[in-house]
Amino acid sequence: MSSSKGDVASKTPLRLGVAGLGTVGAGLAILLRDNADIITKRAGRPIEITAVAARDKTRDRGIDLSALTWHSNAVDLASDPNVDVVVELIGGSEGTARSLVEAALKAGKAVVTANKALLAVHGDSLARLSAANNAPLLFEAAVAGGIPAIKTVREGLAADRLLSIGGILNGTCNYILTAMRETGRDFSDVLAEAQELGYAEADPSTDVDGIDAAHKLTILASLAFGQPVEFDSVHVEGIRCIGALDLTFARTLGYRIKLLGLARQSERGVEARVAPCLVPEATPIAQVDGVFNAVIAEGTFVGRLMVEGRGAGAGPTASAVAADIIDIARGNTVPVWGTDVTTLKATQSRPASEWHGAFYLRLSVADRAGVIADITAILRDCGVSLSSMIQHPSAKQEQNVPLVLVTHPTDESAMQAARQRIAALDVVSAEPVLIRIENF
Ligand SMILES: NC(=O)C1=CN([C@@H]2O[C@H](COP(=O)(O)OP(=O)(O)OC[C@H]3O[C@@H](n4cnc5c(N)ncnc54)[C@H](O)[C@@H]3O)[C@@H](O)[C@H]2O)C=CC1
Ligand SMILES: N[C@@H](CC=O)C(=O)O
Ligand code: NA
Repeated sequence: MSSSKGDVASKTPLRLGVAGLGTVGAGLAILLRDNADIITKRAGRPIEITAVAARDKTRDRGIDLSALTWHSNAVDLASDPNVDVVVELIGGSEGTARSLVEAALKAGKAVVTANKALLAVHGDSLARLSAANNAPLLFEAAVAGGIPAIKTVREGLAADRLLSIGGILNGTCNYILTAMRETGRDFSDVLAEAQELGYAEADPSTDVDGIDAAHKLTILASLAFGQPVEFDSVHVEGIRCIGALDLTFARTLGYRIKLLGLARQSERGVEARVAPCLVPEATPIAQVDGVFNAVIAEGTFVGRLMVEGRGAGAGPTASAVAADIIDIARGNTVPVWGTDVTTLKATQSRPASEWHGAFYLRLSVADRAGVIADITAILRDCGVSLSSMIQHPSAKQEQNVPLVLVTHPTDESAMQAARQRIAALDVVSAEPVLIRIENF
């Protein structure tokens, strides 16, 4: 006989200890309250927060949590006898977040976290700790916020051999690039708005310098290729170099600019890279705007697939955290990287300099005779073939004009050599902006 709603509601609750009551922590408390009926039904028992650790007890979080047990040291949640599951929502790869997660796993408690930095940097040792103590470690919210990205790769694609994984992995950067393109607003102005909306990390340079996307790519690649990928092996570029001019030129050329994370596997190892890219305007990934993320995977049997949704913010992220908690209540857990830890071995990484593709190069050059000849001579010497060129005298700044070159597919090493020699010309007045073109 199936249980009625009344039966499950009277079962022993699964008790949570939540560390960090910021955007995601407060969002989780509100979601657990507002959706308590469906969550209880789906989890088969009530889920309730019994203890918390946060810095400010008096802050208005949109929900009254004053009656709960408050720990001044978050690590104490790991030994609190009234806590079954530790939920870590502080952030950062070191300090309290790491100590708490390690202490909870050692105590045999299940852990749910949204912390991509922690998983990207210490994923291997945490997987071993989780296995040794038979304590599940779930982290759906760590990649692409509300998109079930981890589940898609680890469970949905468990049977396939994945060749590549990646996508738009940072909501803050996508929000900034979209707003700059649509409204012409300033970078710093839009970043402040993303911070207010709760999208950005505590230190937003983690977002705009590509590090957060690299954390997420490391996690996705580790899941996709079944072994932990070294975070330090990921090539990382952020979006600070992208100016309003690039967004305009990209549009003229039929592209949009997106911060992409991409990891590919070959016999020679895994190549993982985060960088702004031009993507053709008509492709699905070019249409993913604002705070939305998209994860793209390609497997030998499944082919290519893309999942899209909100990548940041209280609601979407809390939804992913709560889904992990329901999985724990259901007893539905899997090893951290989807395979037994005894099968894990270090991944060989391939340098990003082996990339091959087309490039966009924006220069600021003196408006005088012979400049283009000097530049094209360097490209010829480096074996880089030009596909098109745009010069915009109307965008003239003092004595300089922007000049955009688009190349045919070429080796990254050849393009980087050309860029360096062009940058050294005295007619080139600012650091060239070099953006890869990805054809999805
Ligand atoms: N905000 C978002 O959209 C998303 C965030 N995440 C991740 O979720 C985690 C939390 O992020 P947010 O809620 O946005 O950050 P937040 O900065 O809004 O909240 C973190 C909270 O932890 C508190 N805290 C710091 N040190 C503490 C300590 N030692 N003990 C107790 N509390 C402490 C802070 O006072 C703050 O209220 C991070 O790992 C972040 O990367 C993941 C996906 C999306
Ligand atoms: N700062 C992150 C939050 C979610 O992971 C982002 O902007 O994507
Ligand atoms: Na997710």
